[in-house]
Amino acid sequence: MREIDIFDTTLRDGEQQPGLNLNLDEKLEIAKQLDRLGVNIIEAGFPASNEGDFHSVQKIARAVKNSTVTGLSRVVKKDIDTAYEALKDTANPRIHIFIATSDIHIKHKLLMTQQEVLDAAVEAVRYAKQKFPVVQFSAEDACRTSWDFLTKISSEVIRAGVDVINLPDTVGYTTPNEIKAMFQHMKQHVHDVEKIKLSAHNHDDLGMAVANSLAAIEGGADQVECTINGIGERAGNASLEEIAVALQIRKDYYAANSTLKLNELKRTSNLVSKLTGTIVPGNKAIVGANAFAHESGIHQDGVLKESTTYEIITPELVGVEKNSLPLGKLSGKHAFKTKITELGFELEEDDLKRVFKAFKDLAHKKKSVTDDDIFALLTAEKSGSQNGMYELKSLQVNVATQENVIQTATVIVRTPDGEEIQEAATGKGSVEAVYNTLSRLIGEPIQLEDYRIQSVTGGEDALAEVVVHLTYNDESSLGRGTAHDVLEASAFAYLNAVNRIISGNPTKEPIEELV
Ligand SMILES: CC(=O)SCCNC(=O)CCNC(=O)[C@H](O)C(C)(C)COP(=O)(O)OP(=O)(O)OC[C@H]1O[C@@H](n2cnc3c(N)ncnc32)[C@H](O)[C@@H]1OP(=O)(O)O
Ligand SMILES: CC(C)C(=O)C(=O)O
Ligand SMILES: [Mg+2]
Repeated sequence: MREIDIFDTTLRDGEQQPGLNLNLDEKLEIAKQLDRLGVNIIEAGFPASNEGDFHSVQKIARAVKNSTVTGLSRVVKKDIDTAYEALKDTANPRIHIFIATSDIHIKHKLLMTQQEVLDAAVEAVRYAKQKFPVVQFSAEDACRTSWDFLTKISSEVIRAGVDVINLPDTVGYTTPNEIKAMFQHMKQHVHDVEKIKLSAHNHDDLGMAVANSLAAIEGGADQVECTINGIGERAGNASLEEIAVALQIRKDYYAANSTLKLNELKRTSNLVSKLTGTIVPGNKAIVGANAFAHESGIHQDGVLKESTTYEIITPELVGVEKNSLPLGKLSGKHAFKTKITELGFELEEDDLKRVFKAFKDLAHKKKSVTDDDIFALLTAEKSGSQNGMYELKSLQVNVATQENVIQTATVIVRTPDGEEIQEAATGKGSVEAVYNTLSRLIGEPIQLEDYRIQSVTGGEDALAEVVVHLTYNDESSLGRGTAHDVLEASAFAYLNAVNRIISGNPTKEPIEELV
């Protein structure tokens, strides 16, 4: 099994993400976490680029215990000297020197010739080697560089003493087959290539950064450069967590692995997301909120029976506590039953069917059904609002917003005799209109003593829970109703209280205990 070095560049290339700006303390916090994660190399910044980078690289170099710390440098003596000042206090310093090698960059950006680029690279490596035990050279835009020139410059910098050669896909242009072939070519044709390590550094412009990194490993790369959550310039860099977990899960295929503590991945991702203000999409592999969530019934059933049916990665492997089976409109009875058992309820088969139907109705109206929603449905079921002698069949309310305009409610209920009756009444407010109509339908004086409402969960699609206290036939009771709609919940609560009295089972707890 080959051991692949993980070179993290979250603090250098990651920080090149437009709009991203980490302060010194934040960089230090991330560096310590990267050290804990066990990355082999931390690229802490570009010391010559500005004073802030110099100080943060220096501080990180002094603080980090296990990882190698490196800093970026152009093929310029001043850059190399500055990098040395920043890195000299770390146990195992490395300098990372780069210059572009593609014709496009040489001609249009550097305004140099190939020979000048070659000479500058060799001279810089030679100079750096006098100061640093490990020198890495990057041929920027390697994947758009002719293989002949890439082979030539690589052989020359090896002769000058380089230890690691990085072949970046700077603009995210290459494909897995191409990059694999490029690494194989370099392994075969670069002089003394066996004395050094080859590295891959891929960008995600065409969404292939991770696939290209893995293909480079297949082609012979010994090191991959990547960032946490894939942050970085433009579309970002290859995502560290995706590469590391792909190697672990498919080590049978790659015959290679990293030495990272994978169970630190989730924490590292959270920290970088928080400190950089870059939100991780829910569907992001490994660290997205949905990476271990199963919502559709067939998947939930499979996972409940045997998690490997739909999970190739255990959540614990990457530091996620456990998988989740969120309930939604596509969920099935197996997962629903598991959830209600978790919530401490036991239901007979008939009751289960009825509550499951109520849950499905709710799930079609609400984006996500939370544990609190399920609890509310179950406690509504227990409180008998659906089993009562009066049952709400339909409710329609005309609401007007102008002052002095009364509201009208039209209600159909099924009576204890099984008859469906309809009535309409008005009120100063819509709840009062509903209650006046219900009172007429039931046909007895009913006194509303108290009315409370709260939302079960947050958000605009939250369930409403209404608790009422009313007196009917000289008996008083509390009643509770839960529904997506406030007026429907109000009607349920009212009928629930009446039903409790009719069935000789009034509830007299203080209303606060029910709210
Ligand atoms: C692929 C990558 O990610 S490379 C790293 C990119 N990161 C950054 O650029 C962030 C930090 N950069 C900076 O702070 C600044 O660009 C600095 C301090 C490095 C340079 O700033 P300035 O002197 O103002 O130059 P500016 O950025 O406008 O232009 C870059 C210059 O460096 C030259 N250059 C580019 N790469 C290299 C290199 N590897 N070695 C030597 N010179 C280089 C360019 O040709 C240009 O030279 P010119 O001024 O003679 O035309
Ligand atoms: C400096 C180099 C390694 C780089 O970031 C790139 O080419 O993308
Ligand atoms: Mg880059």
